[in-house]
Amino acid sequence: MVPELQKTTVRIQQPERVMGVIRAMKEQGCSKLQVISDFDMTLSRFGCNGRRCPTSHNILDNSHVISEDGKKKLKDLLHHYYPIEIDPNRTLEEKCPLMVEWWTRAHELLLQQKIQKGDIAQIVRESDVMLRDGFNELFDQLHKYNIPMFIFSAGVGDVLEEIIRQANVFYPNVNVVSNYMDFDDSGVLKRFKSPLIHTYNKNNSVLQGTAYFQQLSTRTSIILLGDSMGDLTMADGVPSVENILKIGFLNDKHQEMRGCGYGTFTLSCSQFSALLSSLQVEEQRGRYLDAYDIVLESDETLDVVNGILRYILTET
Ligand SMILES: Nc1ccn([C@@H]2O[C@H](COP(=O)(O)O)[C@@H](O)[C@H]2O)c(=O)n1
Repeated sequence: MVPELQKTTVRIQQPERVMGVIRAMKEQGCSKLQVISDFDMTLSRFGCNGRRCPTSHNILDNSHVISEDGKKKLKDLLHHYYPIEIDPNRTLEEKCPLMVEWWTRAHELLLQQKIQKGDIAQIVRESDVMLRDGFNELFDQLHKYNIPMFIFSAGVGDVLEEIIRQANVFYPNVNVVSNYMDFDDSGVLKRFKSPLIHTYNKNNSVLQGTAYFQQLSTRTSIILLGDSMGDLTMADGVPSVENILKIGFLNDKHQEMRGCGYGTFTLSCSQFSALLSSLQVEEQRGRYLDAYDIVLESDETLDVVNGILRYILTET
């Protein structure tokens, strides 16, 4: 049915259910379908040739427009808050205020750097960001069949839009909700627009009455793409969901223990051993398998998503 599901990177806890959902999506047809996706490390690559690829925030943090002092402070924030973001032993109630604190402090540091709107394109061009292999097919197919693609990101909207623009896939069926910059009349960053979106509030609470989803109320089949537990609530605002297929990228089964390297970022020894003892590889895989219908382990491609779409969209 979908040969890509035989890839060694694919893990499925309930194969019958998954096949049933994919079959139902095909029966419903492309007029009922929409895709809801995270951006950083889901549409963009996690790594390439053993090196971590940057998130949209990291692209700014590491760019030539940030002073050395600014870079150090942004990296210190990453060192402090990233282990909290991924800590399986903390509750959402504990994490949420700390995530707001991280994003707020990072955005304040970025504001001090007087970033120019006109710099964004060059910053993206000079970065190591890469979209996952197969991105062209994904965006082209969705465009061709006029299937809405909703990108819901806790990253930086201006940066991620520029990434997909430079990749020539920012089609009219693509809609983005993210953290957007606000520039003054001379094009200098003056603030970030609200609401602030962080890893754990990607849900109705920031979608302002979910006007976008209301327009799409007939799109009752959803393919959801994510890479974290926070991405699982991205479709919560969709009324009357009939079929939903959640595909999760478990980017690297050691990702949360192996230095969590954004560039040169490494955890301190105590943070590292705390994570090692608390987050075993199997436990991590188990959590993803419980949460996502299909888990893609260390797979830098969109092959499986494209294979499923090809099956759904092909007339038989
Ligand atoms: N200052 C920051 C804040 C966040 N991040 C990372 O960006 C990721 C964006 O979240 P998505 O769920 O939309 O992918 C998030 O996982 C943070 O680790 C950052 O790098 N710098």
